[in-house]
Amino acid sequence: MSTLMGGAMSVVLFSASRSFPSEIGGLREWGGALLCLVTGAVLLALRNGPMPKVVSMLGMNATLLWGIGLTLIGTEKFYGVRPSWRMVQGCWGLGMAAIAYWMLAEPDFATRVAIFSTFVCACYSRQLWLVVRHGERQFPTLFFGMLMLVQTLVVIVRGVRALYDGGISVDLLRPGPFLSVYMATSSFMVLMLAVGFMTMATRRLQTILERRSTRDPLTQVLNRRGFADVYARERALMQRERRATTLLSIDLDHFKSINDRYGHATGDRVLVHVAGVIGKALRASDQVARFGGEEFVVLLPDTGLERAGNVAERIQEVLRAPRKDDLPAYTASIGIACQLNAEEDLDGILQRADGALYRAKALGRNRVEVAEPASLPTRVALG
Ligand SMILES: Nc1nc2c(ncn2[C@@H]2O[C@H](COP(=O)(O)OP(=O)(O)OP(=O)(O)O)[C@@H](O)[C@H]2O)c(=O)[nH]1
Repeated sequence: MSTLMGGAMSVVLFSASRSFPSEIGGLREWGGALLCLVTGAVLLALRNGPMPKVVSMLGMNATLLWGIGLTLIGTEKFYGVRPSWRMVQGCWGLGMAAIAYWMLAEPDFATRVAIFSTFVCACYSRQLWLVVRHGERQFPTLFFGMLMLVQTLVVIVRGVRALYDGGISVDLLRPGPFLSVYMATSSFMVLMLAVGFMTMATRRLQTILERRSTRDPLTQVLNRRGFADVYARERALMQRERRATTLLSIDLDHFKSINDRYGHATGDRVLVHVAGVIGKALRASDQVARFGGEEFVVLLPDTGLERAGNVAERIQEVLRAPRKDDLPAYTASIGIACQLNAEEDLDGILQRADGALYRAKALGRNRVEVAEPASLPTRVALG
C-alpha cells in the first residue's frame, strides 16, 4: 500500500516539477526515482509470476539501483550541486554487470547483496553529506537527513549480514525475521522518501515566495512590505528597550536624466550599484529597502543622529568618488529622521525623513539634511 502511495507521489513530484519555480531543482529526478523504486517493488512481488524469475530479479535490481541513483541526482540538483550523472551511470552499469555475473555465471547471493548494498550505501551517505553541508536548519531537512541515515544503516547491516552468513538471513526470497523487517522498512521508506522530497520542496517554495513578496526583484534588497515587517519588529524592541532608531531616506539626483541619456538598462545597473554601496556602509542589524523608483530607505536600529549622519556621509562619499566601472557618475540626496518614541509609526517617521530629503533636494541636492524631532513626548536620549 505504501509502495503504491509512493507511486502516486511520483506523479505529484512530476507535476510539481512543471509548476514550481525553476530554482527548485531535482523534482523530476525525485519523481523518476520514486517511479523506479515502485517498479522495483512490483517486480519483486511478481518474482513467482508469469515472467522468468531471472528476468524479474534482474529487472528489480536494475530499477531499484537506478531509482536510488536518481534520488542522489535529485538531491544534488535540489542543493545546486553539479549532478554526478557519469558517476551514477558508471556505477550502475558496473553494479548491474557484476550482479548479472553473480546471478547467471557464478550464482552467489551474498556477493550480489554486498554489491547492491555498497551502491545504495554510497548514494544515501552522499545525500546525508549534502544535507549536512547545504541543508537549512528546518524540520523537512532534518527529516530527510534522518531518512538518509536510517537507509544507510539498514543497507550496511544487510550487506554485512549477507557477507557473514552467505546471505541466508537476508534473502528476499526466504521468509524470516530480518526479511520481514527489511521489507517493511523498505516499502515504508519509499513512502517516507516521497514525503521527505515533498516537504523539502514545499518548504523551499515557501522560502522563495516569502522572499519574492518581501524583496525588490531588481536590487534584491527589501521592498516596502518587507521593510514594514522589519520596522514593526524594531518598533516593538523600541517599546521594550527604549532605544532610538534612525531612518535614512535616500534619493538619487536627476536619475531621469541618467535613464534618458544612457538608457533604462544602465539606469537599472545604477540602482543595483547604489543598493550595493548602501549595503556595504551598514552593519548586519541595519536594513535597506527600495521603495520603488530611485528611492531607498535605510533603517538603523539602536542608532542616534550622530552615527546616522556618519553613515549618510559615508554613502555619499563612495557615490561621489571616481569609479573604475563604466557606470555614469551620479549623486544622492539624503534625509535623516531619528525616532525617539515608539508611539510614532512608520508613516510618521517616513514623512519626516522625506521632508528632510525634499529640503536636501531644494537646497541643491547631493547633501544630507536632518528632520526636526517628532512632536511627541521624548523618552530616550540621543546616542
Ligand atoms: N532604470 C530605471 N528607472 C526607473 C525605475 N523606476 C523608476 N525609474 C525612473 O526614475 C526616474 C525618476 O525621475 P524623477 O522622479 O523625475 O526624479 P529625478 O530625475 O531623480 O529628479 P530628482 O529626484 O528631483 O533629483 C524616472 O525617469 C523613472 O522612469 C527602474 O526600476 N529602473
